[in-house]
Amino acid sequence: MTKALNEALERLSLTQRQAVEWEEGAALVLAGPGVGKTTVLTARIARILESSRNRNFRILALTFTTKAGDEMRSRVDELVPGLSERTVIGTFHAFCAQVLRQHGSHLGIKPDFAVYDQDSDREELLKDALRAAAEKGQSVSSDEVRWLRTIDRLRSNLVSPAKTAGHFRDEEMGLRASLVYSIYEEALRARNIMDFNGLILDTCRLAHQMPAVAARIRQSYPYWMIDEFQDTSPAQFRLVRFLAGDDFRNVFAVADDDQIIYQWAGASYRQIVAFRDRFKPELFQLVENRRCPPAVVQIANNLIAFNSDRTPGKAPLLATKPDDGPAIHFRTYGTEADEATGIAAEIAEAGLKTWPHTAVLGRTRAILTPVVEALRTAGVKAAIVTRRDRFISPQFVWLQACLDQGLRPTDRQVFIAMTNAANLIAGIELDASLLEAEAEGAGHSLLEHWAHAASGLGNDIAGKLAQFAYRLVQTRSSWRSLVAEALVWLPETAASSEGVESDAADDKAAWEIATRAIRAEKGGDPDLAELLQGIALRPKEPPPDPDSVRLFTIHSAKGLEFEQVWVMGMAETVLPSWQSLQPKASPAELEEERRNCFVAITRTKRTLTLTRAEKYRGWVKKPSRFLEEMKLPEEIQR
Ligand SMILES: Nc1ncnc2c1ncn2[C@@H]1O[C@H](COP(=O)(O)OP(=O)(O)OP(=O)(O)O)[C@@H](O)[C@H]1O
Repeated sequence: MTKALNEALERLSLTQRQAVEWEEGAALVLAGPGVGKTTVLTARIARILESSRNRNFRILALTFTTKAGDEMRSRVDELVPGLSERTVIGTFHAFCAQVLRQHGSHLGIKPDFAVYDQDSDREELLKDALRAAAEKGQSVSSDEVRWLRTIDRLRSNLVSPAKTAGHFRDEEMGLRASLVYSIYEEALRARNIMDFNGLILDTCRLAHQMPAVAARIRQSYPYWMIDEFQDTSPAQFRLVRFLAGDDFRNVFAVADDDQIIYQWAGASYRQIVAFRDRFKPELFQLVENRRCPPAVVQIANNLIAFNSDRTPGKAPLLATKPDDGPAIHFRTYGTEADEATGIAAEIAEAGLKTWPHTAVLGRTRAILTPVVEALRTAGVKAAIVTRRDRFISPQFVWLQACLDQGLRPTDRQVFIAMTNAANLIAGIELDASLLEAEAEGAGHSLLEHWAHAASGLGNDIAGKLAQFAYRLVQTRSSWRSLVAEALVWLPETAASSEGVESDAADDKAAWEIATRAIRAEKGGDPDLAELLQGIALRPKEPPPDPDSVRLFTIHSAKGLEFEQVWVMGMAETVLPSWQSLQPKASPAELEEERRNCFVAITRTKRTLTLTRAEKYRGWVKKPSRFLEEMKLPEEIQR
């Protein structure tokens, strides 16, 4: 056994150890924040890998976010270096993409499918398909693109076009929705495109229609782990059930029903109940909180006890850290502007060394914006951490689109995106529709024709872009060296225009992080289709500045921990939100707000500062009811 794994196992509590050593059969680790769920999951993966060195099965670990998956893989790598290649750790979507690459041909899916991650692209695709259907005499029009949201909802509930009509009270509407839905599915299939819902839906179809594929998956991956089970959607849980078939039980899930903050996306504690009904798991309850000071554990327990939508019999958290002096502070300010400058002044005063370990959490991004500005004014490096789902510099939008075009030469949407990005980079004005018409006449592929047009402009940068495109068209297999070269010269094309440089540099860092992770996920070099699918499925954020204070919405802080945590906006209609307090809101909405607050305060390792303003946007706001429910110790109230 490696020294690192041995030490990690030694550190575990008795219950943690029992969970890590759990061998066969279903298990559910039900536990609150900071009790070591991630620690248990990674130690269990490492332990199984270590004890099966001479075997060749792989472990499947499904996570809610790519970040959580990457983090888990790097922790496993530290515990058992070199063995993490025998794992598939990633999101449900990434796993489904892999299954569909390998087995999707049974459903007519080609392995080099593209993943459309932008709504605007999907809308264009549907509009195009509707127009084409109308030309062929079907009674539809491109306005019916408005059905896309409904279609998304149907797809996320695994409803097929054939079953769609039955989901509508109005028969006429049901038939319309079903028709547009079929056109959308045909367009996706004809162009070899997947959307996010489709990845789950088609893998479910595959498991259902081809039981042998599901059996093969069970054989290749005899151990399944699911992180943050409480956040899985009903469709994801159905996928697990389909893949498991009648007899497979080796599913190890970790969950916390008090941290469900995606109720609106279908997450529910009932899913945990359904898991228990279906898999009859051994239950491990972890209660010893290893992260937060005792005072924070106490107020977190007080707060969450007000929720009723919880697994019955759930034990409260137990503090294990020593009481190290005052851990909770509370501040009241006059207005939100005072709140922002007040927070900034205290963080500035605490000094440079504390900044990388300090996080400011707010219910929404809007409430964080004045704080990030105030911090910068106070001379503190600060940034709001956001998930970026697309590249923002034309350079990397172009690179992604150009490679996509190389793979799928007839994709019009990609061609338009590629042409427009190149126009921005080189300051040229090529017209995608015109080029498209010309290409057809000349018998060229779109990319080839674009390269021809761009190279004839006498523009150096356009010439370089065209050179890349030509070489890609001529020898697609050279894409690796082409990309390696482009990562050097492409960001330089941003250098002249002010402000763009940092976007391209950020995107370059994001590209490199994504490609490293895709390689680790695969355990080897991806082919072009795998690279592009992986890029579409991943966030495109540069790494955080190590010297800066980070600001998060509560949702994006989930799973993280910081020495100093500030939770701002502790006022009625801010946290809890205005929507949750409306007379027509269901009690479940207020419970979700309470869980948001619970997640926020339990990120704390050392000190927690709760703040509120008396007025927001000129309106007097009462203190958040959650302050009262937390039962803050007397001396803290100010
Ligand atoms: N047995 C242990 N002894 C000491 N520290 C531990 C132990 N188990 C976990 N920890 C530490 O406690 C903290 C919380 O652990 P971890 O992140 O695994 O919790 P979690 O249950 O996944 O939390 P959350 O649900 O809030 O994301 C981490 O800093 C981890 O290193």
